[in-house]
Amino acid sequence: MTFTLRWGIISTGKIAAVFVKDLLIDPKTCDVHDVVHKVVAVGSRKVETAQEFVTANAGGDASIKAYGTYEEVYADKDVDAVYIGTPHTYHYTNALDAIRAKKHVLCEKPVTSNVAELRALLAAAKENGVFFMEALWTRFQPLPQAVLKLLETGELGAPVVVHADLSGDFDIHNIPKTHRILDPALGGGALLDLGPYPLVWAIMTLFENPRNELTAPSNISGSMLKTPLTGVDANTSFTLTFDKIQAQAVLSCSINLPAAAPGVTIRCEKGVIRIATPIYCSKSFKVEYLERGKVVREEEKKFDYIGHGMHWEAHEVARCIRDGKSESALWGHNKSLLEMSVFDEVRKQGGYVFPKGVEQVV
Ligand SMILES: NC(=O)C1=CN([C@@H]2O[C@H](COP(=O)(O)OP(=O)(O)OC[C@H]3O[C@@H](n4cnc5c(N)ncnc54)[C@H](OP(=O)(O)O)[C@@H]3O)[C@@H](O)[C@H]2O)C=CC1
Ligand SMILES: O=C1OC[C@@H](O)[C@H](O)[C@H]1O
Repeated sequence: MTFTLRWGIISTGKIAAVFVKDLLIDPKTCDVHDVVHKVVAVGSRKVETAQEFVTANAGGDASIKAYGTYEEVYADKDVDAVYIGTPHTYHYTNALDAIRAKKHVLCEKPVTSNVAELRALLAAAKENGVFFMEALWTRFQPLPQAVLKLLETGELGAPVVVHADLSGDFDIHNIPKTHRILDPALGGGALLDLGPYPLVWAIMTLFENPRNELTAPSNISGSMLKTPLTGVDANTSFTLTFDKIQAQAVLSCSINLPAAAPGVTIRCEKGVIRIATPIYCSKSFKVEYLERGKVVREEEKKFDYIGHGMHWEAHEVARCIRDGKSESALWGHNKSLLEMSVFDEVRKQGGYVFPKGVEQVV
């Protein structure tokens, strides 16, 4: 039996368009036969924008309802799950509204502005009996699964240091200060927008390492370089120390530089894995096998699929909802909580305070 998940889409921005296009790809192209997706409603702050979005991204499918408010999507009885693609600082309110309407929720990264907001959302999701997941799409793609499998074999020994960077040149001197990447009221800056990706690699390889037994990092250390343009962090570096497994992650993100290459380097006792950019949906990695510090063998693995790569997370959402789960085993609430706690701590050390009124729960 194939399970159909009926989606309502909140907002019509860049990533919502990518997500919808991925939803509409026939899952069979990725050898997925147990779930399919249907977009039934799109909500925007303007009905014309919602209609234009359906025309541009869903071939003008007349069965998709275009709404001029988000509330109409939450209230639509045909919608099972809501995808939230608004700027970071709106995630909490949008997700809470959807949850209170008893809709399952997939919410873009970073899931909230701070960990207190996330805790409140998780309590609401529990109270209303709905599934909730942060859209950390990288966790569900084939390449990270293969890297984790390789680490599990033990062939490379234990991971000791993980370096990961995600940067992007947003041309910050020439974009409006109200752009979401620069505006502190929208949670602008490198950490919240790009930081989830170096962090997800640290979480996958170290936090999830079976020997770590899901132990939180023993130390989090962060430093921020803020742009005088608006005061948000243009460059942030942060390290996580995992005492229990004697390993560290050295992470960075910037909004005024291209991404570092390779994007992720996983340095293990007996080898090194280098993940090609972009680290959020990488398509290849190289492995060097070492003996007494010397490279004795090298190999490269390549991956390909139709679509941008967001369909893997959508399949996970569909399966979890079909099976009556409240969270995903791969990117569960504990990992989003860890992520937001790390970001809170790095912002604290970096002196990045959101303008008054941005954080709905503190
Ligand atoms: N997973 C991924 O790869 C990516 C995830 N993201 C995440 O998705 C979110 C959105 O990013 P992106 O799509 O680039 O952003 P955009 O600015 O392109 O889109 C955001 C949309 O949110 C709605 N919106 C509601 N309130 C506001 C407001 N006050 N200001 C601006 N827009 C508002 C608008 O839709 P409408 O007018 O229809 O209401 C707008 O189009 C971010 O949290 C980001 O971190 C972003 C890029 C990639
Ligand atoms: O999630 C993201 O990944 C790609 C980036 O360009 C984007 O700004 C970010 O939100």
